[in-house]
Amino acid sequence: MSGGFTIEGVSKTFDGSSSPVRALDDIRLTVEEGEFVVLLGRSGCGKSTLLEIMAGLQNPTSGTVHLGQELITEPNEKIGMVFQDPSLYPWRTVARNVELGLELAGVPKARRKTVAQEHLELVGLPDAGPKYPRQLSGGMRQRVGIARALATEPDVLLMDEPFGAVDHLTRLQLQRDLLRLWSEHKRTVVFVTHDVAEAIVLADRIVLLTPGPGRIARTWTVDGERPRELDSPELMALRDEIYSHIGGEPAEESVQSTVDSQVGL
Ligand SMILES: Nc1ncnc2c1ncn2[C@@H]1O[C@H](COP(=O)(O)OP(=O)(O)OP(=O)(O)O)[C@@H](O)[C@H]1O
Repeated sequence: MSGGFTIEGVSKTFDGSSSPVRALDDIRLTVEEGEFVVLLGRSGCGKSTLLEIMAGLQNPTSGTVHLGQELITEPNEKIGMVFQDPSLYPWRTVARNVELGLELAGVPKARRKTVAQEHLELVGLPDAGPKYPRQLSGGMRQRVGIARALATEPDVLLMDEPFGAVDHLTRLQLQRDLLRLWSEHKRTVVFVTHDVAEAIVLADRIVLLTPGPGRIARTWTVDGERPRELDSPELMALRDEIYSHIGGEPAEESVQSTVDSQVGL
């Protein structure tokens, strides 16, 4: 295994159309190997920017990211990425979409097929291989995106609002599935969401970012076995505390998802 992340003094300023945008300011964070960390915050607080810097897809204006001893400045095979839109190639079968990273890594065809099938089984889609993406539901496509990211066996999975575009019941199912995969394989996961309930259900540790410029406002360690009961007194108190730090009223969809999650879990 490659060790955890060490993020030291990471700042990022974009050239905005009228004035510079300070997306991140002096982010300092360590993520332990095997830890499940959720980056939580409202739109525009720099969550995606931070995740992309951790993935080596963007470089910081200043500061450094290390995975173990390795300085991250470009994409790395030890790091897998899952986005909100899985961006599957419509002309390739599901299996051949999952094989993509293996192809780039030069893995022979027979081995690619075996590994793709194993990973489709892992995400609960054993029969999807010969199908095309258009034949799958949004939730199934997102599972394929996860299978594709896991197929190259990265040590770390970086996930940017991966369940943001699926319906609510599917989202709850995908959360449960992700926790199962994580507990079986114990990869390091850094997961971006703006949904407080999702953060509480998933995280070992929640890192709250606030905007203007993006900074770490607070972190919380979440105790308790999974699956978690969101209506337990401890987790209700944590939810209220997080909202008090986010400031203002919870966004409509967050309230709804919290309620749904309480019902669903
Ligand atoms: N390429 C870019 N050029 C200019 N500004 C950018 C660029 N990418 C991000 N920003 C700005 O940086 C800030 C942080 O953006 P980022 O997408 O990281 O936030 P976020 O918390 O992930 O938001 P969301 O939840 O809406 O995806 C925002 O003000 C955004 O407009």
